[in-house]
Amino acid sequence: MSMFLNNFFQADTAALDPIYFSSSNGIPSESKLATYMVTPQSPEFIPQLSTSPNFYAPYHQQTTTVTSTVNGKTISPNTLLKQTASTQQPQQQQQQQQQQHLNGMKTSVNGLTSTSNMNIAPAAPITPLKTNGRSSLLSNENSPTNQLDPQQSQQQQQPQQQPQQPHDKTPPRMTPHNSPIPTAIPPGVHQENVGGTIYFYMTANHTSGQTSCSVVNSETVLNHHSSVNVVSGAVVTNNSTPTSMLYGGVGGHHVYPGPASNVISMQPKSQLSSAFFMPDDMRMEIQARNEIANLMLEAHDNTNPTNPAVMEVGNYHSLYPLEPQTIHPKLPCPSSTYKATNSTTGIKYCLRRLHAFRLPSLKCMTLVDKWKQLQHSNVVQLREVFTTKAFGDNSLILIYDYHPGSQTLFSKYFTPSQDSNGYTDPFGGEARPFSHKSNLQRTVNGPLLPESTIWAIIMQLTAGLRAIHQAGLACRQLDPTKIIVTGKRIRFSFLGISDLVSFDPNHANQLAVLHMHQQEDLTQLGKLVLALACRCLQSVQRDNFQTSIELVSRQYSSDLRNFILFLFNSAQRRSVTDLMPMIGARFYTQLDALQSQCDMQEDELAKETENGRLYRILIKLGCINERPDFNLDVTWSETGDRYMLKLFRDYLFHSVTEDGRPWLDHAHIVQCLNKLDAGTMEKVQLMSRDEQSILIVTYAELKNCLENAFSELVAQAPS
Ligand SMILES: Nc1ncnc2c1ncn2[C@@H]1O[C@H](COP(=O)(O)OP(=O)(O)OP(=O)(O)O)[C@@H](O)[C@H]1O
Repeated sequence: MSMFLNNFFQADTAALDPIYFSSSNGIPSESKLATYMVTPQSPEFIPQLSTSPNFYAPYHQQTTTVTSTVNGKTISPNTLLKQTASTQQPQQQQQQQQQQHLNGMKTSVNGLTSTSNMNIAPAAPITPLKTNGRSSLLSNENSPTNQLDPQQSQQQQQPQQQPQQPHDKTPPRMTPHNSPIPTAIPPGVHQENVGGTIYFYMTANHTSGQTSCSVVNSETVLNHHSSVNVVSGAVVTNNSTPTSMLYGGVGGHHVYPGPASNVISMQPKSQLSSAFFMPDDMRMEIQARNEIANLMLEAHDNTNPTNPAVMEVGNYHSLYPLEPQTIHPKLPCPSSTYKATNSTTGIKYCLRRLHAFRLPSLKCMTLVDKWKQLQHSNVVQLREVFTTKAFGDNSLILIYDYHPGSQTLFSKYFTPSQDSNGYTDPFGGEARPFSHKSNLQRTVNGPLLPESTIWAIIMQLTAGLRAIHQAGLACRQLDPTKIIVTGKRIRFSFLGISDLVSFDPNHANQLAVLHMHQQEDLTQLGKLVLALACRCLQSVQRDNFQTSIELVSRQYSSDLRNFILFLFNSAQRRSVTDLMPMIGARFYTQLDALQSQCDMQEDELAKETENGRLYRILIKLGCINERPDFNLDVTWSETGDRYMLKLFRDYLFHSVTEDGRPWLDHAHIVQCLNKLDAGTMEKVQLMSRDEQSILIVTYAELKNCLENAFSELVAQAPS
């Protein structure tokens, strides 16, 4: 993570580097969207030496290795710069071969005009790294101080020309550890503080007629990109000439900035992986739900038309039973529940079948329409109702939203846990084990629930019930087998079924019936809360009622007791809105918990957004790299623009340490992919596998290659 941050900061400081300043024509001096093929005979690839001893040491060693491999002798960078044309002659052939590889690239510049380039724009700092056992060079950002002060730079270079220790095994670094914060304003840069926000402007003689500034809150970044840059609402003046894109500026938009301070305390112990991925428990929960949602029956018997795995029910297929067939006491017919997939959209739904059931009257379809329109986070939405003969009878099918991994309130709180075999754990609950209080707090279904849990359920149930009643409907089946729990969410499920099975078209006053049902809902809610508080369904029976209320008085607050008593008082007319004041300030606690959860999930989403974006780039690279042939061209993925991508892929994934061990650094991969995606003007040095050539390319050029090559594939792909 610290590496990640270091790199990130250094990317910002690089923004002050004159290497990125435009030349007078508005194009970065070393880019002009050209690809520089630099062979050992064209020594322009030699970068300005870094001033960091740690940084320099391996670089120098590595540079020497590269040059000596080719020329058979050790040549200092200066010597290499002075190489004459005569030394280039014998190697022309090699160069031509390489040129064939690069066939199709936009420009290959050998013997580039480079003395001046070197002065104006010292190549990006380079640390050595090997690719596939061969040496390669990694580009990095120089510290601004180094590059902006030539004198200082020269002085600091002196010690670097000391001979390299032969056994120096300094591990390769992605970036030099320079100070991440620029300590001096570069010459030619004007600084202005407006209301606490610092703006940097290029003065006339440095901008060559261009002005550009950007401000990234407290982090100030000189930015010379023409079209983007609004960070945190900061004022940005863009200039019209495209110059360079800086990682700190443009690329910075793409980088997950780390967790927000308000969510750090909510996250589990921070691990390195948490910088890139969601917490384990969250991932496992999502994966478990996905796994459940993807469950399929094996279609052993394809010929059996009633085999749910192969049958089609209306527009739904791949039925998967969610429970064994049951006969619900309140329903006049057996019913079964399946997960089913919509044939048109592929979306999964919960399919409820009422066996051999005929609609009493088509008038009840008005109620169905009302239910279909009811949308609430504590209600499982009804989507569709139809009849079918697919099961060999006249079944009524109700299609609801599917919430994978749900269980009913009944199975969660009112059944002995499977492993307990009826034995109640004396250590369960809040009281001291085996104490008198503990005995009182235990039930056959587990320990009594904490009061906060009961209120959390109450708030969700009352929220759903309020929506139902306000829609002019009544729940009519407020029992724990018809309420589902998904994670912490409570939802009313299978709504509307009672309306259909007990619909009486001849009833004169439907409104009075509705009011009666709504009152009944409130009584049922009281019973459910009492049962939850006692963790026992029998507690609501008339004979047990008094004992149950006493238990509630002993174990819970008077608020909860009064809430239950209010709902049981059927003598008075009650309304669901009366319940809100009884919940009181607990509502705020619940709201706070929910909002905190949202904050955390949003932060995880921010991470995953970046992962998704990087994944898409990897897909593009993967489709291009090593492609056996394209348009009958077997060398397609090895030539032209694609050759650069191949070398970039090596640089990205196959780097090795000096002693040949794989160098695996997640931050390196993420950072490089981000730069590629942003198309920054930072340079990267790629080495051919035969170590004979080095390409200096900008990420912008690589991005261009990637887009072009991928577009070629897309153009030829069947639509
Ligand atoms: N919308 C839904 N999405 C996902 N699962 C659901 C949904 N509705 C119900 N379930 C699950 O389906 C299973 C079966 O529900 P169902 O109500 O049929 O069970 P039941 O207790 O056997 O009731 P009944 O006696 O009425 O059949 C339960 O585990 C429940 O959690």
